[in-house]
Amino acid sequence: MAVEPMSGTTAPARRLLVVTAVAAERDAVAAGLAAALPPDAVATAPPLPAAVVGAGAENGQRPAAPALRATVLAGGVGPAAAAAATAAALARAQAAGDPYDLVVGAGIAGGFAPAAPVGAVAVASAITAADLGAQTPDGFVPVAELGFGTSRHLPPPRLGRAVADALAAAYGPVLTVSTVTGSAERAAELAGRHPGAVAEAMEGFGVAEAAAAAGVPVLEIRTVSNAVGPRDRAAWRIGEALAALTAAFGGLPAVLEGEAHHG
Ligand SMILES: O=C(O)c1cccc(C(=O)CC[C@H]2O[C@@H](n3cnc4c(=O)[nH]cnc43)[C@H](O)[C@@H]2O)c1
Repeated sequence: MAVEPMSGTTAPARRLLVVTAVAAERDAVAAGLAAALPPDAVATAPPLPAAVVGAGAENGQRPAAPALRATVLAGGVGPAAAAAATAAALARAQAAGDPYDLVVGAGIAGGFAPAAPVGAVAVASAITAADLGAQTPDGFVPVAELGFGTSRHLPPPRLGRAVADALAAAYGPVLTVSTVTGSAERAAELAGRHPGAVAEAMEGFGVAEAAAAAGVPVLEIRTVSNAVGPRDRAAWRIGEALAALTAAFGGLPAVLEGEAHHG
């Protein structure tokens, strides 16, 4: 696998950190990776039974990317928890002399219509903090325009596009919010402010901030459990989104390996 690091050069990536919010997402991601990688190539935090994480090769499937090792971490809900968990995991691995070279934020999400319906996969072309800033009489001003830091991280474009293409995913900005959208008006406001946005979730920007601080490239891969819009808990399809997450991560190692051959 090769990724385009922030310097613009190409480097081999062999160690993958996937950060989800909750255990159900972590387990769905780990199941997908385990189906595509050799036994012992996938670890989870906190640990899962080996029977779950090592399932793929025992089922007779051919390992797609034997050089790749992945850790899947449930870091908590929201950008602050995600940033803290990601930073700690990156620092631990660095201190152990076995650093990660690609971070992926992952989980379920709200999808913007019509690009990302329920069950769809969304891959971020940009990871955007959509509610980090100031509300002024003239409207919302992002933190970057206020002169503080950034409100957007850009995944390596070639790798992000390749992952999106291989997973038949919607490709566009994925928004990070601290408050879940619950009205058509708010959905329209976000869509207007972020043209091409495909999904909304609560952790991506935190994961990306930690990855950027460590100098590690980042992707965000989401599967859609609900539409961004009026609050309707009955319409959530969490099981469908988790199944899609497993399928997406089952396909990811082959994409990363394919990129290596082009790197
Ligand atoms: O109570 C509600 O109306 C409600 C609506 C959507 C999501 C929530 C959550 O508490 C889920 C948080 C969890 O799931 C991700 N997620 C899933 N769908 C969305 C969404 O539409 N907007 C933002 N986040 C979403 C999120 O990343 C969290 O990990 C409650």
